[in-house]
Amino acid sequence: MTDPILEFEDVDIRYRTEKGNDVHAVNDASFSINRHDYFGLVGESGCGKSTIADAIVGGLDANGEVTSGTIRYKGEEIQDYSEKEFNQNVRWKEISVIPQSSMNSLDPVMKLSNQAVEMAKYHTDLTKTEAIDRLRELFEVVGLSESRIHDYPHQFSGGMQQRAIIAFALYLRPSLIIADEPTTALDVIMQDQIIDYINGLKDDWDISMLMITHDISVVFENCDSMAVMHGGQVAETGSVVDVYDRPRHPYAILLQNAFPDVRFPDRELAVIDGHPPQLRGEVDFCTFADRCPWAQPECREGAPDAQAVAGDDDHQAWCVRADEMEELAAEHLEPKAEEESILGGGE
Ligand SMILES: Nc1ncnc2c1ncn2[C@@H]1O[C@H](COP(=O)(O)OP(=O)(O)OP(=O)(O)O)[C@@H](O)[C@H]1O
Repeated sequence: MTDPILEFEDVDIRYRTEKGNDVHAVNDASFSINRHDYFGLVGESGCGKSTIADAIVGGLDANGEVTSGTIRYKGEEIQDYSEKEFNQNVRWKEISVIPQSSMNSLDPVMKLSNQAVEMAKYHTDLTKTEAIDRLRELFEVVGLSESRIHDYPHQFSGGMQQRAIIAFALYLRPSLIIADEPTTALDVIMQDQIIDYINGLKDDWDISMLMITHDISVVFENCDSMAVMHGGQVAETGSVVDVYDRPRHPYAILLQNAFPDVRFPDRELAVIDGHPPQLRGEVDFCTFADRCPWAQPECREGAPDAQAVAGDDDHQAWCVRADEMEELAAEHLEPKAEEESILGGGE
């Protein structure tokens, strides 16, 4: 039985612009994250991932707005919450964010211990000593020496700062953590370490995770379920097993061949030709149509509806040809069957 912690239902998000040529950044997006699940949101730059993350915590830019649809957190509609309601009821306490870079989220002129005390003062009844002790415990969780809790952020390397951010993200014991490209600013070794820390939390903490990335293999290796986005639309959603073994949206199919896969070290990485469209004005077409090898005229005559893949409502593809894709894309889908799976978290 599904037990959603966060539900996106037919959500549209717009950014107003001075010229009146609004950016329709997210269009009719639907997906749902179950309690205790790690959920991956994947897609290329500009497809709307951060906009979705910002909307969840009420952090859209001033010109951004959820113009229709519903965002439910633990069953409660939050899309129309005021700034005050988000601060009191949602941010940090319920949902915390690990941002792309720690630069903007740690106060550079305040010791980390004092930042913890401030956070505790605003949100909890902890004494100063208890507040610092809690940070000490969390430093241990993320592999930082507790002797560093009185340091300033600039005394830490990038990877250490990112781990400190994870400690702060856990500080108020939230139910959902949003990790928005949490390793982009780090070198490859640090990236692996941070992903390992995030992944390790799953065993010890009762949390759900929304992991945002452009790298589909990160999602396959670390998540339970996922959504693939393209050009402001959700293309496909389902368990990682479903999307990995039976992708049915052309973009999800081609994306798998565009990233390195340990099963096929010699495989040439495919390039997905073309660019996503500018999202100005009404998006009443499939935004992948111009790049899709299997597009037909009807793909440009209306935004696609969700199709349940093989009758499974938990696996959906927003493609008018979803039920033909197994046949149409056979050459892209074929090699998997005989090889070992790279799935990590979802099994
Ligand atoms: N404040 C804004 N005003 C106008 N357009 C915006 C604003 N913020 C974002 N956009 C546009 O909205 C679209 C979605 O942007 P968003 O940052 O959500 O994408 P993304 O998938 O998170 O990209 P990235 O991976 O590069 O962070 C893009 O076309 C972007 O240019």
